[in-house]
Amino acid sequence: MKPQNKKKNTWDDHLTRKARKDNYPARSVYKLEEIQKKTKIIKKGQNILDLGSAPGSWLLYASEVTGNKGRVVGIDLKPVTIKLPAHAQAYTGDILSMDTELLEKIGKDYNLVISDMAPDTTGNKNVDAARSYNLSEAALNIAGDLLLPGGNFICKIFQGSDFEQFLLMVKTQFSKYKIFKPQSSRKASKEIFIIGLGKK
Ligand SMILES: C[S@@+](CC[C@H](N)C(=O)[O-])C[C@H]1O[C@@H](n2cnc3c(N)ncnc32)[C@H](O)[C@@H]1O
Repeated sequence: MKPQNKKKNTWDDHLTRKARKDNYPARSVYKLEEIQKKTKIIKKGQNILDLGSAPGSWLLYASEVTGNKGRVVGIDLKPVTIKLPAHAQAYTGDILSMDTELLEKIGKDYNLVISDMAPDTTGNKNVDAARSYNLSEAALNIAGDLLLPGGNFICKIFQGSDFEQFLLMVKTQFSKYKIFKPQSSRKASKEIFIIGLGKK
């Protein structure tokens, strides 16, 4: 094994072990925690929609920050099997083709929409970035429909040729935006987080 890989794996293992110790099902929780520490975007009592929520670490973390006066709703192709507090619900569904029944269950008037959605990766950077762009665009459309005016948006995207186009769309819908690369992202990963603040 090359020394660089060994270093990367040690860091990954550390975060995976830490997640297990902290009772989260995935290390991705530390990305949202970093965003939260920097921006304080999640507030007590908020309604939050979490797109691509399985295995459930963002859902659990967000529901801890909102407390039980808030409501946190997750959607994913896969079921979330961890135990969630009563004010958090997870639904199974495809963001790219949500039916009326699912839309009725999730409701509207959200303060924050968060998306950590990721496509199945192929190893081809262009294909993976294009699939990630499709998911991010769908997340932005959902945010446009379901956020309250002034609401906020956090969205993961793999940087590719459509990245600037996505930024432009976020700028159109939100008063301000930030770009964030968490320390806890795998260094080789093309993922980056766009934060839209203040839905117009
Ligand atoms: C990185 S994981 C999310 C991890 C989650 N934030 C957590 O902390 O536990 C990405 C998720 O996006 C979901 N996903 C991908 N495409 C989707 C789609 N079209 N609709 C719903 N979920 C999707 C995948 O099933 C996967 O569970």
